[in-house]
Amino acid sequence: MATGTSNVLELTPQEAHRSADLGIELARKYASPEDPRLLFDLPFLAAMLPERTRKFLRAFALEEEHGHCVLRGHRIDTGRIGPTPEHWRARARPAAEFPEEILLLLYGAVIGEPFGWSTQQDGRLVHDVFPIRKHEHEQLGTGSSELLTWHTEDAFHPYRGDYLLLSALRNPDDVATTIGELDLDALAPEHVEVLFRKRFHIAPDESHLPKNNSAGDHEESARRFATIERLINDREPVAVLYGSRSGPYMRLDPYFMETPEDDPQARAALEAVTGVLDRSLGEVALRQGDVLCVNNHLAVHGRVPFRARYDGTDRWLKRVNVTSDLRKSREMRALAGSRLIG
Ligand SMILES: NC(=[NH2+])NCCC[C@H](N)C(=O)O
Ligand SMILES: O=C(O)CCC(=O)C(=O)O
Ligand SMILES: [Fe+2]
Repeated sequence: MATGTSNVLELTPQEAHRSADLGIELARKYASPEDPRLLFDLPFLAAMLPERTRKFLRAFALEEEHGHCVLRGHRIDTGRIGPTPEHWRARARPAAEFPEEILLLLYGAVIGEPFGWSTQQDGRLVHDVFPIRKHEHEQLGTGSSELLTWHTEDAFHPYRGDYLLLSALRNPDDVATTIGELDLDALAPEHVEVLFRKRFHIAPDESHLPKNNSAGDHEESARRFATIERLINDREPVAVLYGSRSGPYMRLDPYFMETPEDDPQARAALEAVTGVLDRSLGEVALRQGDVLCVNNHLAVHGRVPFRARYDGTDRWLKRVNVTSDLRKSREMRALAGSRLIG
């Protein structure tokens, strides 16, 4: 991808067919998205993706010219995937949409390593994002009636993903995902200076709380959530901007952020960067068959409010977190080969 290249790749009908067939073929050979054989084989299997797809994703990851990109035109077999479920819990697995989940994992393997959280959706590697009735008013991907305020995915966590993949299985009302990227020139230098310092607190969002996961083994789940609780209680202040001074990375989720009472500069800087991102915020309404890839350092994202249907025709996305480096989270993974943090 040379400089100035578009961040949208429209699959040709042939590419779309090949990708869909690959997903279906692989879904027969593996047991689930967490099948250790599948995870081992991912990079070899990803080599079977259309060449343009692989090159587009790899350029997106390596060149960092864009904060997000979209691969458009995947074939979704609406009949096969069936109605949008009411909840991710207690569904038969592998699910009917296992081929689409595999495709998303393959994309993850082109740009890094897919991983999950033991504290999110019961440790699944591919998350469901559809409206859940009980979450209607919550600040969760599974909410609906409230604006999902923009955020860095899992901003509170030192081992948050480098990329976020979202695949639209359906989106009949064109409900938009919001995306914001930083215009550094719009920030005063003194604010930039403060934002590069560790003077900000970010609390875990609710998606990691026990109430939003199944009650499993008591001791085991207590241990896992204790880690999250530690992150709430012994909060280490963090920097909002990091990396290059001329093109910084960002880490923020203002809804869950605080600045120390005795640090008005930090508060002013956070307000300034929040305002700059608010003004930059754009909308991307994923169409059925779109896959969105967000660079979790360069872009923040959220979702506009919408009215859920709860009749099996609701908006339905699949979500995968991707890291460039599994090793950095080793202290929080049970085994070297485990892809679950927490
Ligand atoms: N500002 C926010 N609402 N942050 C939380 C984002 C939602 C969270 N990532 C989820 O999985 O549901
Ligand atoms: O629904 C969307 O478009 C985005 C959801 C999201 O940000 C999330 O689940 O973390
Ligand atoms: Fe998100």
